[in-house]
Amino acid sequence: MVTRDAVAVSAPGKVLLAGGYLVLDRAYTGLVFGLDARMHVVVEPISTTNGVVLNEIVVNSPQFADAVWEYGYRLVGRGGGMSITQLRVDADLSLNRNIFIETALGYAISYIAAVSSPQITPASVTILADNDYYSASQPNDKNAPKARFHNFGVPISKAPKTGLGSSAALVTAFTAAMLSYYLPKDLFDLSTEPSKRRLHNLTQAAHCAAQGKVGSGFDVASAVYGSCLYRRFSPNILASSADPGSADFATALKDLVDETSNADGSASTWNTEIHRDAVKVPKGLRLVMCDVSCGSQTPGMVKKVLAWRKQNPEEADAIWADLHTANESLAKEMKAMAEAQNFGLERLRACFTRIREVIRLMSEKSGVPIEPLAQTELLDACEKVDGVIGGVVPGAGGYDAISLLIEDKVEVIAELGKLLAGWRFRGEDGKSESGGRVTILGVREEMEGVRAERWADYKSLIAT
Ligand SMILES: Nc1ncnc2c1ncn2[C@@H]1O[C@H](COP(=O)(O)OP(=O)(O)O)[C@@H](O)[C@H]1O
Ligand SMILES: C[C@@](O)(CCOP(=O)(O)OP(=O)(O)O)CC(=O)O
Repeated sequence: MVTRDAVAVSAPGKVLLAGGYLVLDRAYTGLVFGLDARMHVVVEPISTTNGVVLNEIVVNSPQFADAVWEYGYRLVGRGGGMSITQLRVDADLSLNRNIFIETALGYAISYIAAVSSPQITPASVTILADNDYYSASQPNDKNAPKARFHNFGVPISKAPKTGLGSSAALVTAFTAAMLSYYLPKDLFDLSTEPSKRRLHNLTQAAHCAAQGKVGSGFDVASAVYGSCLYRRFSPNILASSADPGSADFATALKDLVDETSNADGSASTWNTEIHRDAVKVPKGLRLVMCDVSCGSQTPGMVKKVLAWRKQNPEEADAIWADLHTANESLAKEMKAMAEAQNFGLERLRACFTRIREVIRLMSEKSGVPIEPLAQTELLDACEKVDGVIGGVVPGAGGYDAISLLIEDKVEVIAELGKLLAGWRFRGEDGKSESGGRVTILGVREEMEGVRAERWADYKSLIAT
């Protein structure tokens, strides 16, 4: 049997600092930063007893309870690719599915089989998530040493997320690890741009299928490419949605990912734009993320905002145009400052002020709490702290996190810590009892996207 070398890959989390909602429309861009909270995926061969070959891929996320998923796979005819079946440990137990892993696996091995027909040998996959993806990730005892990968001891669904894009980083690192493990280097090499592009296309397709919706894809884009100014792909690229194993699935997937022509002669060229050079952080500054453990989440914000925009096109277009100008000014100002090494912080401050003004107008007009009053109070208080340049509600906004651009000094973090230690966040009903605490996450911007890691660095962390 073919023997393969173990591989390890990591991909960063994200924050959409500017461009929430707008980035759903190709006419606008999003300013997205990768974050240094990464998802790590390690793939190793399963040692089988002599002669016994199990067609099995076992995925394990050892920081969580009940987080082992075993899959059988088989190649199906008619271009269907690899059909995968989750194996039950016990026929009476209900399946504990992980849709993101299941979908990423089906897409990755179907694509692998379509491009090179290698033998898909049994493998063991381990997922390790940097602690900041989940709230309350540190041991209660402040003096206790922090584990590199904290053991949460609960199922993933019970670990509150901090919103750093765990699924996009996971699907990206998982897909990259699978392609690196099974494909020869001349067909897939993570350090090259053509391979990154194929990884991006395949991951967007798998992530959208797992989510059951086509979002803007900024999270997958930053997991692959790192911080960038992002213009989305046309959503119709992912319009057809077949399942792995169904007729022609793998043939169509290969055409989609490799951008070769389809059976009907049409080519599916991805029109995603990734401008890495447009994003820079001036020396001496950094991003900070604060997690609002509020509990309340306003569902359907995207739907509501888009419905309002559809009904009020003129008013919305004016707001979208103003916000776009403000967002692009922030990106330009940061880049200009980074390149000139010039610290005209007032201009940067003005960019944040303008973005927030237009977001509040968008909130008021659409009736959707994108920057709700409780976040306005929090951001205003943070912006008064010496060394804080400005802040925003990132992504879709709401009662979630806030992002701040600050001077990269311990004193500034300490002052923010003091402010937030006593802060009681008011919940959606305006009462502090329904709100929660605000904590500074230990993450900052990360320019680099997906990357190959040294397997040896994880070896001792993985139980065999
Ligand atoms: N450490 C992990 N191990 C395995 N699966 C994970 C892990 N973290 C996240 N996931 C998968 O991603 C899903 C969360 O995705 P989603 O709700 O889109 O949140 P996010 O906004 O963080 O991406 C989980 O239900 C699980 O399927
Ligand atoms: C509204 C959006 O433009 C941005 C949402 O950004 P968030 O960072 O809030 O997203 P989630 O991680 O999915 O919760 C939707 C999109 O671009 O897909």
